[in-house]
Amino acid sequence: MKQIAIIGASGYTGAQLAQLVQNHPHLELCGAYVSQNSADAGTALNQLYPNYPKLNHVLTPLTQEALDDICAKADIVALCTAHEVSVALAAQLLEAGKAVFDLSGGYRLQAADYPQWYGFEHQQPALLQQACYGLVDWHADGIANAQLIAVPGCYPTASLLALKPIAHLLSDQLPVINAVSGVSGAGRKASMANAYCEVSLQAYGVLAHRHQPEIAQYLGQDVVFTPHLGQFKRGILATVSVKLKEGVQTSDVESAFEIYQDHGLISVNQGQMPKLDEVVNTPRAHLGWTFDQARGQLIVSSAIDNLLKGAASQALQCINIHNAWPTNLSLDGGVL
Ligand SMILES: NC(=O)C1=CN([C@@H]2O[C@H](COP(=O)(O)OP(=O)(O)OC[C@H]3O[C@@H](n4cnc5c(N)ncnc54)[C@H](OP(=O)(O)O)[C@@H]3O)[C@@H](O)[C@H]2O)C=CC1
Ligand SMILES: CC(=O)N[C@@H](CCC(=O)OP(=O)(O)O)C(=O)O
Repeated sequence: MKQIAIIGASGYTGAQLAQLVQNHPHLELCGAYVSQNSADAGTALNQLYPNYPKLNHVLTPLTQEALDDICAKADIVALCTAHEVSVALAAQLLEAGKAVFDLSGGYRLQAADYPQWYGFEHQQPALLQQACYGLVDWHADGIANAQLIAVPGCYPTASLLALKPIAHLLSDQLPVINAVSGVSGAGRKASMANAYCEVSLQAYGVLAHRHQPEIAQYLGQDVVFTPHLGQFKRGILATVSVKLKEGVQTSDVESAFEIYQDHGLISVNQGQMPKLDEVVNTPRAHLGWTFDQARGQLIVSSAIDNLLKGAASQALQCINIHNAWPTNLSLDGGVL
């Protein structure tokens, strides 16, 4: 058994990951942590989340003593914390020899990008060079070998799964991504923007969202990205419009998406667009595409659960790969 500690365990991604760990044959949750002054310290996870009744772990404040305890006990640490918190914690945990899986955006971009897109100077530029981007369906070799895995953002996961197979077929027109997320994407803490009576269906972060440079960096070309907040709890639907190079045939697009044929948790359908209900509460990604060959216009729609393939189940796939276990171990049984 490998011991895993989860920091930020009371949040939506942390609790979801704790629940996945509970069902994993080779992982044991050795600690569930919150901030030093958290209102939830001392509460059991299953009191906060009665839908996970077996999670009787008590939330522990992350004091220096608790950090020392993690360093003594854990093999693996998952950071389900805000970006700047993750940047600092990852450095200390790597120093102690832990394998670190960071669900925040703290280790996904270049150091020079952080002031503009995240509003802070990155304090660990050398570690950024060592981090592997944990897009499991594309970076398995890097994930196996790195000690620091930057688990991708939810919108970038949905968008990159749609775009990477066809990257070599794109014309010089920018891909346009329109994506809608459920409100859990914003995390558990209350805010006016996420209050029940305030949420409708609205674009936000227009031409200014930090996931635009993330998608562009790992696609290898610029994109136009517009996120929307929708009036539902979970799931992301990203619909991508691209113009392909002259002469590209429907069969070229078919061949490109065959890359996922052995990936188990990814389905690709020509002419049938996915809907969120197919993937919510599952670790799956469903893609659908339609190509107008005469105009070179391709539409790809990509659906995931933001807390699973967009966060916790992709993190678990990274942990599986890193430990040389089957990528989808304990995830391929269907609805979670
Ligand atoms: N929600 C989503 O769909 C996705 C989120 N992410 C990223 O994952 C990370 C977590 O997101 P999410 O679960 O939604 O966030 P939440 O706001 O739901 O949870 C954050 C967690 O971090 C804890 N925390 C806050 N400050 C500290 C600290 N200084 N030390 C230790 N623990 C702390 C919080 O508890 P407390 O405040 O009580 O201490 C809580 O447990 C974020 O970086 C987010 O951007 C990535 C992909 C998808
Ligand atoms: C609906 C909503 O607010 N979604 C979040 C994205 C959550 C996510 O993917 O988190 P990372 O910051 O780790 O990339 C947002 O737009 O900020």
